[in-house]
Amino acid sequence: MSAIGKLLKGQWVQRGLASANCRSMSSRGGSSGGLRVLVDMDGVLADFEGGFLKKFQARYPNEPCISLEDRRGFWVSAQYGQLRSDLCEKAISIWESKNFFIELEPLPGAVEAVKEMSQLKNTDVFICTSPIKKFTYCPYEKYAWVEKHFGCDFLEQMILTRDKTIVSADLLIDDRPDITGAETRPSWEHILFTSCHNKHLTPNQPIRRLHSWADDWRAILDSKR
Ligand SMILES: Cc1cn([C@H]2C[C@H](O)[C@@H](COP(=O)(O)O)O2)c(=O)[nH]c1=O
Ligand SMILES: [Mg+2]
Repeated sequence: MSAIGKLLKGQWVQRGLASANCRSMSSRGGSSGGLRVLVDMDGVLADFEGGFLKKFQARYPNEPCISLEDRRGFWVSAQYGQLRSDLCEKAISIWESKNFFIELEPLPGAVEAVKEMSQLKNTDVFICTSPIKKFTYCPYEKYAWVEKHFGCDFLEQMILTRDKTIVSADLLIDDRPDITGAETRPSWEHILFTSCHNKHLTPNQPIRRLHSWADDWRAILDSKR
């Protein structure tokens, strides 16, 4: 059976019922015409690195792993592949598995900060996230994660794209240091969200950082108004 067939027969029908209360008209949506902020999901709202390590150790208890302290570089798969070539595929198998994305814990203060941000006057907040190409679970679970932690109205604010450069905004808060794509001059200023994999990095270009959600994200927004 095709992947779409399985989805229609299985998880979408079953889980769709759980989201029945999300079918009605949303009170969100539209635009204030004010400051537009894109907030990344993995590594900014959801603890991808912590969730990955926990599940990798559980599934492969006899394999070596990389502590969060020793993480370097955005791609987990690349660093595991350098450790031993077959570990690259094993790493990928973790986030391709059912329930990986939905079970990620929110990063400290993330949900509270983004809820507060979205209540600010003249401020439009969108969650902008790149799904993996193996689409069986990831896109569905990203929506389910936002519904779980922010409520169904916030689903209006979701942008799933593998190219964030073509999305227009004032700010993009993202833990990936190199964000490239079809648009060579994106409209947003990239604010680098500090993560275990990028904290040692000195980027070639000057870039502002948000060190955590306890950091002064309000000042960064105000600097763009
Ligand atoms: C570390 C790592 C991540 N990915 C995937 C997982 C996510 O779907 C995206 C990252 O999305 P973001 O919007 O840039 O946060 O990339 C991967 O495929 N391989 C990796 O090593
Ligand atoms: Mg990210």
